[in-house]
Amino acid sequence: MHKTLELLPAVDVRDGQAVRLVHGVSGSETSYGSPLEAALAWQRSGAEWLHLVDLDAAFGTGDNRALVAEITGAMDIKVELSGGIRDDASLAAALATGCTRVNLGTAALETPEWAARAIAEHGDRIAIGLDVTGTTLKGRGWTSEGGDLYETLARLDSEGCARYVLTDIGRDGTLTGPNLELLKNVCAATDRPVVASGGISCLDDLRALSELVPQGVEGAIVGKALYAKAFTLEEALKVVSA
Ligand SMILES: O=C(O)c1ccccc1NCC(=O)[C@H](O)[C@H](O)COP(=O)(O)O
Repeated sequence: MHKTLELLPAVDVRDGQAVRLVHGVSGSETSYGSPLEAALAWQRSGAEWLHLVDLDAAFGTGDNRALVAEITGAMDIKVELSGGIRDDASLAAALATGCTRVNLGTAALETPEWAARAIAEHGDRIAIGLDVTGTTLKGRGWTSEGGDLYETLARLDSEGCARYVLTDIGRDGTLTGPNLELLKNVCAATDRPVVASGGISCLDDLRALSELVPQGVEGAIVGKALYAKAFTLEEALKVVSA
């Protein structure tokens, strides 16, 4: 069957509010009100996935764990949870929300044995977030350096990682378009599906990403473009299903 690009509208939560950051920098946020309302709006618009990020947990400035669990519980669609999932307790709490999968980021860089165990135990419910500047990985809410992208990818492949979520930090929240070259290079380096994140600005970006589906791009996370009303989710879903 012809595969189409999956769309994951994003709800990033900071201090109980839906926000978008620029380059993932703490303090650069624009607020968009209730995250539950935002998530329900994406669901009503036909989303099949929600990408839900606890930014406080990612930055180590607290957490929105109860709210994230409430939002996940209120969804009839698939939910991908991200942000600050770094140990047994945070992983158990995230999985217990009933989400479809979780993204591990920092943990895959700083505690690789723990991340490998999580992959072995939970398989497809674990994705690894590869957040990069150039080809250098970043952890801890994108503030610490975490090694070379391609070396880490090879290690995670060998550990059985099911999928990657790839973010070019330089594009994130900037509406400057996804980094297609980076996506192509990563897809060439792994046979696992890759979800593109960061920078999507227009429907043509989604058309360009759809062309990379045969190479391994499985989905696209869309944040700022939806909040800035560059296009509607309905329009986006129509483009990717064409
Ligand atoms: O996902 C994380 O864990 C994370 C940690 C620290 C800063 C940002 C983080 N995620 C941001 C996102 O997932 C965005 O929602 C996504 O990249 C959408 O970007 P854009 O379409 O450019 O707004």
